[in-house]
Amino acid sequence: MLKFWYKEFPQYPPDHADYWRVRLIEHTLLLTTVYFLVLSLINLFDFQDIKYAILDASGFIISLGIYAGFRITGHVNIAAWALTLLVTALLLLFVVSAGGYSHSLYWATLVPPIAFFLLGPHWGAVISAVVFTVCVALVYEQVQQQQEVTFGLGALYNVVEVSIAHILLFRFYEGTRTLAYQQLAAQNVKIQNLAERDKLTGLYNREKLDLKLEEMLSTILDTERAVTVMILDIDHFKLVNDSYGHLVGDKVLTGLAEQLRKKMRSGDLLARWGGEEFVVVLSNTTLDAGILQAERLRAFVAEQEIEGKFLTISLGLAQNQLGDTAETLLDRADKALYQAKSQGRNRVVA
Ligand SMILES: Nc1nc2c(ncn2[C@@H]2O[C@H](COP(=O)(O)OP(=O)(O)OP(=O)(O)O)[C@@H](O)[C@H]2O)c(=O)[nH]1
Repeated sequence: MLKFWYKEFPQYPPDHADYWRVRLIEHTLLLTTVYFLVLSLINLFDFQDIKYAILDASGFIISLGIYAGFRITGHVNIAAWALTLLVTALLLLFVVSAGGYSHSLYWATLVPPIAFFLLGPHWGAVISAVVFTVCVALVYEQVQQQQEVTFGLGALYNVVEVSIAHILLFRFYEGTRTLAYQQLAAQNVKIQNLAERDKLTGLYNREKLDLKLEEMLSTILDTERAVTVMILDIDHFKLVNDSYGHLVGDKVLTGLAEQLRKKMRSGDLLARWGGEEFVVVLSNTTLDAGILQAERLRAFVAEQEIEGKFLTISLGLAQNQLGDTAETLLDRADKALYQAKSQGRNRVVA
């Protein structure tokens, strides 16, 4: 039943500005429809009050009408206005005809949440101010009349019914707010990943690597703390693409990225620098220690079967010097890589 009531509108996908307002309209309409029906039955059978029973029955019918119209047209603004005006008009009618007695004024407190949630801060404030002005006028009249007030069962019903409506409204509103926030947070993570991760391997991309390396270098004020970068490049990778196709080439790149990830220490950075080139930033590592690690990595990769193939890699290393930027450091490592390639590949040059 609830699933049927909450219709998904393709024109309002989850990232649409009105997605949650649509939910709010459907929810409030469900609330008003059920409420007006129940109230008209209570007034008819419990209080035998035809006048209020008819008032609530018309609220029930109009709520259903707005809901049907909204389902067919999907027009958010019209539905939000129609619903707010319906609730406001009927509540005012009830409060005024009850003269503000028997805690009927309590019903007016339902107007602000509905008007603010559905119409926003401007119209929410205007409509609430109108309704509360009427309430103040009614109380003023009561004060003038100085009548003795007696409370019947109706007063109790008024307080209980309004309290339940408030809990249901705010419970739903807080639920949508939390969901909307979670949705936004998930989208932010997605966007951040798109901005800083390589799509194929999931490793940091070149831009993120530059930023991180720059950050790392800027915190090193003397050369005591060493940072060594290595650029590694798959040997004859073009042959893989040419012989087995680009898709297999992609799988090899992903497979190699996976193997490299396994070998990283915490604090090291791993990024895809370009086509078949990867960069590893070794924090707190001198060039000599870096060469040892690079040799281990080279031997390790040569032993791995990736997509049914054995590959070799060439590595170029450089250690930071005073005044280095990410660009100058990577440039020295790249030159070393070039030498490793020209000296026959499958080797480490620093
Ligand atoms: N499958 C795949 N191939 C890529 C990607 N990016 C770059 N390449 C390929 O990587 C290959 C790089 O070729 P080269 O620069 O000649 O290098 P190489 O064949 O590895 O030779 P050396 O580096 O000199 O040993 C080219 O065939 C590119 O098309 C990618 O994302 N996926």
